[in-house]
Amino acid sequence: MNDSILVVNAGSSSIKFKLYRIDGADLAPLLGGGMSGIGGTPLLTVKDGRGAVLEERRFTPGDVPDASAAQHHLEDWFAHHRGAESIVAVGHRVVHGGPDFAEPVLVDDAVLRRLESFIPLAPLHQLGNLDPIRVLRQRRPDLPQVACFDTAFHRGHPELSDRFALPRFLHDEGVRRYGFHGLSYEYVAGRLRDLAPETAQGRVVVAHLGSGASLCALKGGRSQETTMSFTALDGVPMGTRCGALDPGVVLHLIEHKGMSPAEVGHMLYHESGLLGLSGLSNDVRTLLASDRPEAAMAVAFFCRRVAQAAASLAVTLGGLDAFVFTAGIGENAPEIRQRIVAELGWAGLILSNDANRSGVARLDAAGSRAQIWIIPTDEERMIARHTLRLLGRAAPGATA
Ligand SMILES: Nc1ncnc2c1ncn2[C@@H]1O[C@H](COP(=O)(O)OP(=O)(O)O)[C@@H](O)[C@H]1O
Ligand SMILES: CC(=O)OP(=O)(O)O
Ligand SMILES: [Mg+2]
Repeated sequence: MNDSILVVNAGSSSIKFKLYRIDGADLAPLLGGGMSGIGGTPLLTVKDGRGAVLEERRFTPGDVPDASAAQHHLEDWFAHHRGAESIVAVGHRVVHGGPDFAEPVLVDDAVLRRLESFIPLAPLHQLGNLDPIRVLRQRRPDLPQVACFDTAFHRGHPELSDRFALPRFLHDEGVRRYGFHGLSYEYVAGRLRDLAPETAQGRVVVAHLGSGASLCALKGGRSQETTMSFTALDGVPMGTRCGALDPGVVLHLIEHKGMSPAEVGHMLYHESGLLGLSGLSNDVRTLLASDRPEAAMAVAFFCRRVAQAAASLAVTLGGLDAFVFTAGIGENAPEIRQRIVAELGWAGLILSNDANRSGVARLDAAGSRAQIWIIPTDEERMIARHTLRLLGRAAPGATA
């Protein structure tokens, strides 16, 4: 049986996993799935490499109160099924690597303690990311575990991109623009290098539009600036997160509306964004299907802010050679792509409406001043590659 790498992408309400067989210079997906509805209506799903369902099991909420419990159930599943004994390492997505971690790292006790200190910086993600690492250290102490960070890809930023206009001591204490979705941007930058090497050397803005959303400016494939900053709240509006906000609003809510910091945090992370704007849903599909004016306004707001962010990042890059859409909305919502590119029409971007609706990768029409692409992201594969590399095994080629 071939060796395999397990990739775990854990959040507060779901754990996704993917198992890859190490196949020479290739990583072949063997199994994928996870536990959704943690703390709500938990559902364990496992599919094979072709997407056929192997397991679908519901649990009661009490059985799966948190990510640790979910990881125990996944481990139990692996223990009873073929394949688990061949796992040689586990790679984890960890959202926050703070100022220290510019690369993936093998987890030991000291690393784990350091990563725990970043929980307040990413309350929606970090705790859930670390729980499965603890469970696996307990159940399989000899298995190497690698933490791959959403922040690491942005650690080479020029200083101008990493600062807030706040007193200097705060930057030194770690209050800086870290940036997120780095595993996604790293994967997309690599794909663009494969698909269009010359373009990848140029000035590229990638829009990662999923349940969390951000944009990143790449020059020569390296991150120069990104819209999320100290936390995953900043930048463009998201499903339920507000995006950039006048800090005076936060002061107002606390000082004049008597809200506690925890209540404000809950509002900004869970009740804002598309959900807050529309009063209807955090899901772009629902908003596009609705005839309510609030839904249309939320969509228009989202597209305007994404286009504004792209323009702002083009300033950092000194121009724009290519614009790339990725993640759930970016890959699957032609209407959103069309509206964002229309907002950038003044900069000479022209979308081919046929290409936009036909599932091809290259979307710009003749005469467009910049290329336009869809590049599906694959954070899990990026994590698997990093994990192999840290194991000292032959790293599969960039296209693996
Ligand atoms: N066909 C579609 N049209 C519009 N939006 C879509 C479509 N499919 C998925 N989405 C959006 O993608 C989002 C999820 O993106 P994804 O990148 O999978 O997020 P995550 O992995 O962070 O949960 C959902 O909020 C949903 O609104
Ligand atoms: C960092 C972040 O926002 O991640 P996600 O998009 O998975 O919520
Ligand atoms: Mg995501």
